[in-house]
Amino acid sequence: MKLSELLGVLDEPIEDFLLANLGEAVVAGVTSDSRSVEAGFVFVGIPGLQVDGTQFVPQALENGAVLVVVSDQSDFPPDFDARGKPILRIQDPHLALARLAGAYFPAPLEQVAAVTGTNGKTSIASFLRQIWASQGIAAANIGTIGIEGPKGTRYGGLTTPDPVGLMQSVQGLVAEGVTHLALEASSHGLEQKRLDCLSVDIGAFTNLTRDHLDYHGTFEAYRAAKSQLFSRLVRDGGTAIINLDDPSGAHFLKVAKARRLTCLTVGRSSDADLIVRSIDVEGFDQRVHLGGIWGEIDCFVPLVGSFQVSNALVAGLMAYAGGLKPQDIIDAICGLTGARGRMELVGQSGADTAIYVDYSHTPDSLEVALKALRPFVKGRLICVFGAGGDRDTGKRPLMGQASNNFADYSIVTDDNPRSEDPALIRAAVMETVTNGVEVAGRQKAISLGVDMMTSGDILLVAGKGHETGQTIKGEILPFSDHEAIAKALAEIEKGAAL
Ligand SMILES: CC(=O)N[C@H]1[C@@H](OP(=O)(O)OP(=O)(O)OC[C@H]2O[C@@H](n3ccc(=O)[nH]c3=O)[C@H](O)[C@@H]2O)O[C@H](CO)[C@@H](O)[C@@H]1O[C@H](C)C(=O)N[C@@H](C)C(=O)N[C@H](CCC(=O)O)C(=O)O
Ligand SMILES: Nc1ncnc2c1ncn2[C@@H]1O[C@H](COP(=O)(O)OP(=O)(O)OP(=O)(O)O)[C@@H](O)[C@H]1O
Ligand SMILES: N[C@H](CCC[C@H](N)C(=O)O)C(=O)O
Ligand SMILES: [Mg+2]
Repeated sequence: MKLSELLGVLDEPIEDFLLANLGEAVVAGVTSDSRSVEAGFVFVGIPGLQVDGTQFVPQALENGAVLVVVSDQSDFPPDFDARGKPILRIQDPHLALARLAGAYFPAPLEQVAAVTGTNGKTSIASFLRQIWASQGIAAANIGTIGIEGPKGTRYGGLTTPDPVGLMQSVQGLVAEGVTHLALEASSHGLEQKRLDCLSVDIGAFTNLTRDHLDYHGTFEAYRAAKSQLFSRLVRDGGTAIINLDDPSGAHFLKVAKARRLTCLTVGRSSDADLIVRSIDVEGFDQRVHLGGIWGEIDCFVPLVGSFQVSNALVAGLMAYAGGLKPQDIIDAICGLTGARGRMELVGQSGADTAIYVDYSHTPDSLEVALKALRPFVKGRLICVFGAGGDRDTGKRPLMGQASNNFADYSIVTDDNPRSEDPALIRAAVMETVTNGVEVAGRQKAISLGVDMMTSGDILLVAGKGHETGQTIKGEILPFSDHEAIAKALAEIEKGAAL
C-alpha cells in the first residue's frame, strides 16, 4: 500500500511536502512500538503512562521507518533535530494509530458488535458468538479470554487489544471465513481508541460499578470513558443495546439517543423494549418470561445466576439488531454454555457439594456471584479470593466487605500481586473481613477451602477465572484455579486412600 493512500484515512491535514516526497513510498507495516520497526514501517509515537513514544523517534528512523507520526504536543528527545525528517505532527496519535492499522490491515466483516460495562463483557461476547454460530454464521469473539472462533480458542492478553494486534487477529479470522465479530470494549480500550480501527455496527452497555479508578481517577471519568462506545465509536446509523436495570442505563440511553442511534433496551421495567417479566429458577437453569418486542414468550437460560439472564438477553438483542429472528435467538439461548471461568462448576469435594471458579474481581461482581450461589447452599458458602496488585486500591476493602456480607466464610489470599507486596494487599482486604482467615499463597488457600468442605457446602474460587498464570514481580508463573482445585482434590483422595 502506498503511503499517500494510507494517510488518506487520517482526518488531520497532511503537509504537502510530506505527500510530495513520500506519497509513492510503499508501506511495509504500522506499529507504535519502536522496537518492532522495520524498513518501510510507519511508526506512531503514543504518549503513554510510562513514557512518551515520541522519545523513540530517532530509533524508529534508524530502524528504517518511512514516516513517524507524533503528537503536536510532544517534545522530541534532546539533541534530536527534526528538520527535514519524515515526521507528521497530529492532534491525536491514539486515533491515528487505530485508523492507520484499520486501513493497513483491511478486514471486511459483515457485522461488528462491541459490548462495554464493568461486568459481563466476556460472557456477552461469547454468547453472541454462540447465537450467531447456531444460525450457521461464521463468527468469532475477541476479548479477555482471547479469541474464540470457528477454529477453536486462542489465549489472549488484553480485554481490548491494541489496534495493530487486533487487526492482525481480525485479518486471520476473515481469512478463515469469519463474517461476524463480537468485541469487548474496555474503558482503557475506549479511552485509548483501540477499537477505532473497526466500524462498529452494534454497541451494548451492561452495567457500571466501581473498577479501574486507578486509571480513570473518578467514577465519572470511568463512566465517560465507557460512554464513548455510544458517543463516538458505534457508526452513524448503528444500534445501541442498553440494560435498563443498571442505574447507569438511563445515562447510556441518553448518550445513544443524542447520537440518533437506534436504541433497544432490556430490563424489568415496562419501558424496556424487551421486558423481563419473571425469572424462575429450575435447578441450575432459569426460565425467563419475556414481554415486549418479542411478544409474551418463555426463554430458557441454562446457566446459574440472574446476571447470566441479563447477559444472555443483551447478547440476544445484539443478535436481533443484526437481523436474527426472535425464535431462533431464544432457541440458541437455550443451548448457551458459559464462558470459561465464569461461574463454572469445576468439581465436588464429597456428596452434595460444589466447587465453582468465577472471574469476579470487583466488589460488585463478587457480591453478584455469591448471591447467585446462595440459593443452592445447604451448608456453608466458602469464598477464596484476593485482589489484584497495581490496580485500584480502594476496591480491596470493598471486596472484603462483599465476601464478609454474602459468604459464610472468607479465605483471603493472593490474586495477581504484580509489583506489590501481597501481604499488604491481603491486609487491605482483611480490613473488612470478620468471618474468615488470611492465607498467603493461592494454592494453599484453595486447598484449605476444598479441605474444609462438608456435605451441603459450596466453594467459590473467585478472581482469576480462565487465567493460566499468576503475575508476581513482573514474572508470570504458571497458575490455574482449575488445576489448583484438581490438585487439592487429589491430595484429599490420596489422604483418604492411606
Ligand atoms: C494502563 C494501560 O492501558 N497501559 C497500556 C499502555 O501502556 P503505557 O501507556 O504504559 O505505555 P508506555 O510503556 O508508556 O509506552 C508508550 C508507548 O511507547 C512505546 N515504546 C515503549 C518503549 C520502547 O522502547 N519503544 C516504544 O516505542 C510503547 O509501545 C507505547 O506505544 O499502552 C500499551 C501499548 O498499547 C499497553 O500494552 C498497556 O497495557 C498494559 C499492558 C495493561 O496492563 N493494560 C491493562 C490495564 C488494560 O488495558 N486493561 C484493559 C481493561 C481490562 C478489563 O477491565 O477487562 C484491557 O482492555 O485489557
Ligand atoms: N451482568 C453481570 N452483572 C454483574 N456481574 C456479572 C455480570 N456478568 C458477569 N458478572 C460477574 O463478573 C465476572 C466477570 O464476568 P465477565 O468476564 O463476563 O465480565 P467482563 O466485563 O468481561 O470482565 P473484565 O472486565 O474483567 O474482562 C463473572 O465471573 C461474574 O462473577
Ligand atoms: N482486566 C482486569 C482483570 C483483573 C483480573 C484479576 N485476576 C486481577 O489480576 O486483578 C484488570 O486487568 O484489572
Ligand atoms: Mg472481559
